Amino acid sequence: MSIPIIELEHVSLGWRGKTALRDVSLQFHQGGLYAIVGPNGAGKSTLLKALTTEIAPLQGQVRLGFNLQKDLAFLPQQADMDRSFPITVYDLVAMGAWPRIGAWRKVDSAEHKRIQHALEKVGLSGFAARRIHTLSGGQFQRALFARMILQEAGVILLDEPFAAVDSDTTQALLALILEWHEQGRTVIAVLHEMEMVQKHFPQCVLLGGQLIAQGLSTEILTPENLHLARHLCAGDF
Ligand SMILES: Nc1ncnc2c1ncn2[C@@H]1O[C@H](COP(=O)(O)OP(=O)(O)OP(=O)(O)O)[C@@H](O)[C@H]1O
Repeated sequence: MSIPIIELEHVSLGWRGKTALRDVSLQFHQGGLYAIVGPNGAGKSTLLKALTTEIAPLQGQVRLGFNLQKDLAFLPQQADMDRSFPITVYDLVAMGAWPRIGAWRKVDSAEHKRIQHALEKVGLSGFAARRIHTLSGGQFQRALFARMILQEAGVILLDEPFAAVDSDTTQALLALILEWHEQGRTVIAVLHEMEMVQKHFPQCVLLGGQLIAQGLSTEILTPENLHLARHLCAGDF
């Protein structure tokens, strides 16, 4: 875990000229399993959007040591996703292969097998022909994880992957995240589930409109640090 794959140097981020996250310097290392935590409005999603380059820093530098097109998988918050378009679960999952096979090319039999395997893995074997707007929130999240299986990205960014999913789905998706980590991928997830962070996410970044602490989850999630984060951005976890 020694090569920094993402580096932020004195980065400030914001929206319409208003700063949401001030002067953050930190590194994410290749193969690390990171949780980003903090109260509502702390700047967690804003940070992820800077890592995808959806937003540019107001100040400072973000350095990415991977290929954005081929090696990044990003799961936005479900609330930010439009799923009214009439595609099937199969097509959604197949999109994960696009960086490899090219958009709109028909999948070959090897890709077809991989799609079926991914659907099995997330417990959606019988759902291939379903239109995505007919899925529950948890089923849709499972389908998005199946798409990420197809992507085979080295860097995986997840924004609140367990929001609005039941405990069975949470366990299934957590198992996949842990598997990706074991395979040596870098996983960075915005999470509100503090017990899960303490138990399963070795590394943690605590935000509160600025960087409050970064390091081992077991060490930095102290009552004092959590209080400071709450105090600085007047939000709740
Ligand atoms: N698209 C946007 N346009 C304008 N302001 C935004 C936008 N997205 C976020 N903000 C503002 O940036 C600040 C940080 O928001 P962000 O969504 O990053 O917080 P968060 O830590 O992810 O919170 P939550 O846990 O509630 O999702 C907030 O003040 C928010 O209002």
